Amino acid sequence: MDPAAPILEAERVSLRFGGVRALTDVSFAVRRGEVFSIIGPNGAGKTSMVNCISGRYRPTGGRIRFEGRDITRVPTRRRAALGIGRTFQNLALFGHMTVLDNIMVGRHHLLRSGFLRGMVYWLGGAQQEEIAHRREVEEIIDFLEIQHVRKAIAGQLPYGLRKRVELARAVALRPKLILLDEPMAGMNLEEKEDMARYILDLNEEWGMTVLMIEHDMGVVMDISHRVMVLDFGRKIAEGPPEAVLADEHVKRAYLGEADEAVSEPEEAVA
Ligand SMILES: Nc1ncnc2c1ncn2[C@@H]1O[C@H](COP(=O)(O)OP(=O)(O)OP(=O)(O)O)[C@@H](O)[C@H]1O
Repeated sequence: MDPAAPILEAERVSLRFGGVRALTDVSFAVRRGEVFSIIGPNGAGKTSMVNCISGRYRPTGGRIRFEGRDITRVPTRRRAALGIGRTFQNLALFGHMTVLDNIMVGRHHLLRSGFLRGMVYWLGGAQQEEIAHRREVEEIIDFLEIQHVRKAIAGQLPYGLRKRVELARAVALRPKLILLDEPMAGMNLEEKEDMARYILDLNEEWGMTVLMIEHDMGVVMDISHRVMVLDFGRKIAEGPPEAVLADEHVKRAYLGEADEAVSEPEEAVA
């Protein structure tokens, strides 16, 4: 495999929901080892793009390639097994389960032991596997500094910690590419700084390529190697963060959003 080849390529990806064009002919490539962010005003198509990559949505046009292989029609589960992990904009933890169990679920597909192997569990092999599996889960728990809540019920934790547990679950899959949908949303400054550090460590020390959607521009500027900007489902800019923010087209897209915010107050969230 050519190490310089992009890990992920989107080629003219389009997605429609009835009359709504969520994405129109979006092409980009993520290089192996980079932190690549997708930004853009609300409704620009960012989550739709990530959902097309994770397999949750099937594009109505275009192709997606992962490590050179066309995955456009590959089901979500297979994509996870190929090495694509994700977190969600709205937390998707099993609220009634412990932190530890949530992370174990993340590793489930990596366990070679199926049902039959489970029946002969005590004969040896699978037990060794389970021990190795647990060791790795503990490593992730240490890395994300959630030892103190490992036995806690996930749904009862404060929001910032739940976001960290969700990241742990995605990391447990040992993905080559991790998709993070607004990892900083709803966090205070200190929690954001911690999360930014975890993402950088995942990238630099654990070797994961990161594709992130994030609204916090400070974070995007700080930790992204490259940024792509979507507006009304189309790509309007791509490049290093400073160059993208200086782009007139991008400034207009964000100013338009600010104008709307002045004239249309945000709906109250229930
Ligand atoms: N499941 C769906 N059914 C119908 N329309 C959808 C669906 N998902 C997204 N859309 C529409 O597609 C467009 C892009 O939405 P998307 O959620 O991808 O934007 P976004 O950039 O992630 O927005 P935000 O920053 O607000 O999360 C919007 O017009 C949205 O209403």
